[in-house]
Amino acid sequence: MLVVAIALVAADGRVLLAQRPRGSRHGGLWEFPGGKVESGERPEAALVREVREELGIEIDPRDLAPVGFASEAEAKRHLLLLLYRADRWVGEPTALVADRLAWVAVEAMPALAMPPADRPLVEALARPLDRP
Ligand SMILES: Nc1nc2c([nH]c(=O)n2[C@@H]2O[C@H](COP(=O)(O)OP(=O)(O)OP(=O)(O)O)[C@@H](O)[C@H]2O)c(=O)[nH]1
Repeated sequence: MLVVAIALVAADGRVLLAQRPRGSRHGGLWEFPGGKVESGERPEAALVREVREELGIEIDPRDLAPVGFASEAEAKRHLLLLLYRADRWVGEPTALVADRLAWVAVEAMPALAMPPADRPLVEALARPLDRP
């Protein structure tokens, strides 16, 4: 299963996380907005579609930069999760699907309940910020 996700980075460095609806798989956990890539779909096009559906914002695919990926064995399938980042978008993110949205400092993410695949991605996201 190929999943794409986005770290929307605000001017103050905080990143948008979405809380998965309770009752769904991983319900209540905080994750990067995104979703499954459909058959024959370009990953970047899937991400543009997902943020439109889930957040009501528009992103230019040229503003997507790769951060890293996670490869995680799940019970019945294997998850390959590609994380991109973007500093520019059009519109105000709205919780159209998620229970809640929150702008979170990367340093605060390790304390949040997130899916296991997200842990290495949070580290990858923090890495460039560590540099002086
Ligand atoms: N968008 C997103 N999905 C993630 C992240 N981490 C992670 O493990 N996932 C998993 O990747 C899949 C995302 O696909 P989706 O959001 O379209 O899944 P879904 O609601 O249809 O649920 P389903 O997998 O039970 O069909 C989910 O299984 C989700 O738990 C993340 O940071 N962002």
